[in-house]
Amino acid sequence: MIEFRQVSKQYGSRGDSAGGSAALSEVSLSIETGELVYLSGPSGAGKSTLLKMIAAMERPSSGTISVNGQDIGRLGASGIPYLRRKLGLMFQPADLLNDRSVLANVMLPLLVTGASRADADKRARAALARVGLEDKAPAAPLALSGGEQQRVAIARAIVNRPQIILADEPTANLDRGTADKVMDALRAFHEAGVTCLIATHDESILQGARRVIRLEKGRVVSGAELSIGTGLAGAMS
Ligand SMILES: Nc1ncnc2c1ncn2[C@@H]1O[C@H](COP(=O)(O)OP(=O)(O)OP(=O)(O)O)[C@@H](O)[C@H]1O
Repeated sequence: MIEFRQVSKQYGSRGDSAGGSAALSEVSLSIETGELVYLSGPSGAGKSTLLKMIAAMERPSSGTISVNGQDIGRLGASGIPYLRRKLGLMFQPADLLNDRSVLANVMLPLLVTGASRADADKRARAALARVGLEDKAPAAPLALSGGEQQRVAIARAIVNRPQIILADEPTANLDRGTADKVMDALRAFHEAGVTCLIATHDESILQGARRVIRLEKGRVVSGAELSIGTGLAGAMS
């Protein structure tokens, strides 16, 4: 479960609200384990800021954020890798390392957390298979289409079997058919019990969505309340 209580974020200040406008203002919301939730709102509304705070890439200026009961505002430097191991992050569209193969990109999160090369190789190939790209393992990322690169980014985000996927504009710059494939891959993880929080401007994705949290100028204007009956029990561990 992800919970924000009265969270505000002011860039460039240390909790004092005197200077600049707030990127987020008193945001309170709960996301149940296993939910698929979209974040929408105009450019600058605070969507990326909200996602980054869940990953402790940005700290709240005030308020508290908890992930599975853990107050992440209180995490010390040693607790952050432990938090990130629960998370699959897709922050910039296709920020893949172009001097390495697709397989090497997907192996990376495993190698940095101490997996053996053989184990990382096996699990990275399995993750690529889940997004339908096992045959692209030896390719260079730049030899792939935009949608394929996004699916490699999904494989990299899920290779550690995260409990929560945070995706910022995963379909940006993709045509409709390719965007649909990327979304199908993300929905499949939701169906397997992974909590998914996806920021998007894509109205066609939002139309069919069960729960959308709308932000405007740093405030939640709708969707903060828990939707009834959407939580899937038993997140992947
Ligand atoms: N590192 C930063 N330093 C200062 N201000 C920032 C920083 N990152 C974001 N902001 C400001 O915080 C506000 C919210 O930005 P954020 O990127 O969270 O919005 P967004 O809804 O994700 O926008 P977009 O849809 O354009 O990606 C904006 O006013 C932005 O200019």
